[in-house]
Amino acid sequence: MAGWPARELRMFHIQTLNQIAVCGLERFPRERYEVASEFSQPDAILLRSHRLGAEALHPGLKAVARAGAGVNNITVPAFTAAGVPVFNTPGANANAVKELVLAALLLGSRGILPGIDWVRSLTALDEQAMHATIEAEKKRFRGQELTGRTLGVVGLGAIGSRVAEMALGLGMQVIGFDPALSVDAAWRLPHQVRRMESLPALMARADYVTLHLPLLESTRHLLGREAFSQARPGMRLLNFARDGIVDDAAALEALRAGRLAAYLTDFPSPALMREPGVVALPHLGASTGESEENCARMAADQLIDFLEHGNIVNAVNFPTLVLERSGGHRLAVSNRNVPKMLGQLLSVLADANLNVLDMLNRSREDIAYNLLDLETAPDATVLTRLAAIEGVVGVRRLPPV
Ligand SMILES: NC(=O)C1=CN([C@@H]2O[C@H](COP(=O)(O)OP(=O)(O)OC[C@H]3O[C@@H](n4cnc5c(N)ncnc54)[C@H](O)[C@@H]3O)[C@@H](O)[C@H]2O)C=CC1
Ligand SMILES: O=C(O)CCC(=O)C(=O)O
Repeated sequence: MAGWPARELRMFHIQTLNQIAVCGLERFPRERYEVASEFSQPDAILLRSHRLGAEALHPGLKAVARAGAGVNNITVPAFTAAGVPVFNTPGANANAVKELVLAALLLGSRGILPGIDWVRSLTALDEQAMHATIEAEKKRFRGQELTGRTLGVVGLGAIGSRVAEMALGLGMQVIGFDPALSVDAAWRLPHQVRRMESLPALMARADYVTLHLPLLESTRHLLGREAFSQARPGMRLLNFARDGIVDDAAALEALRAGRLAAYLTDFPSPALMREPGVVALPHLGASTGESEENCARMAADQLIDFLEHGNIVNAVNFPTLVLERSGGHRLAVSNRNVPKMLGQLLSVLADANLNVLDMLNRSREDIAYNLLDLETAPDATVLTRLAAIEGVVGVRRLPPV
């Protein structure tokens, strides 16, 4: 590591902002990483549902990783503008959510919760009286079966596709709506799932609707008055995606009008939590040991690969880019996605007589990212000249291999 500036050889500091499963934290080799919740200027931040905004930015921050799927707790555009990738762990908690959706389908179909409450209230009865009362009264808790009913899945990504597969296994008909379905997600989808061309088409056909899409500005209140007016009377709605996707006021109206028979949600709100027909859980979708461990491991591995090699997999704001290390000295440069950037970068390297052994450049929306493997080490002047190019938002010299 001769010639490598001491400042850049120091340990990487990883700041955790939520409780992260230990098996994930143990992925960071102790000789190169320190992990703690107290760093003020970390190299990377690892979090779950903690709200993270631009105040976390500082010149040394290189990455943010969400051990989970949703990133609506993070002000992603602020990090993008500063050249900081925000990673998530798609699929790592999908099975946990799928299993809770199964529970919600059953809770929304059978008199399980009111039945349990009622049985608990029968304290004054002896065994014979209890038996007689139960047999006389159980009709109050009669439900319906899932087999043969239609489940509408909104969002057919990692969770939606698993939920669809599970519902098919229960003998349900499955229809789905996803206007931005990726090719990979389409491959994962069971062929029996009928794709709907619009949300109204899905609402009009489904007995149960389950939401598995991100909260974005475009999906805020997607399930509002208009969507409920298109629903089959007596529909059951499951929201294990995010608060904000469902307009709670509209859901309340739909419940009271009988259009919605039940609303099962992972996101309680004061307006809805005591309403008959509402089953609200405290954001338990991903709360299993297995899921927390999967997410923590995946987030840690992605951070390590980025911090040590500059590779990007599963960033929500940067392109995917992986370049095998072929020895040499690696630079990672992020820039605004505008013309003539690559030429300017290469020209600085050429002026410094630096031979490029290998390189890769990818862009995504407003940002572009480059990995450049050089035959000899770039010095601090080269880094300064690259950083000074108009449009460059980040320059990093990576640790040697
Ligand atoms: N309750 C919980 O604890 C958890 C909740 N989640 C939530 O579930 C969401 C989905 O998670 P994954 O399936 O892992 O993500 P994913 O990225 O694999 O799938 C999301 C799908 O939603 C689709 N989509 C985007 N906009 C849409 C729209 N307007 N209408 C229909 N579909 C649309 C996308 O094209 C994508 O296929 C997360 O964003 C998160 O908010 C995820 C994990 C745990
Ligand atoms: O970390 C958690 O428990 C929340 C999981 C979640 O909501 C997500 O992954 O989007």
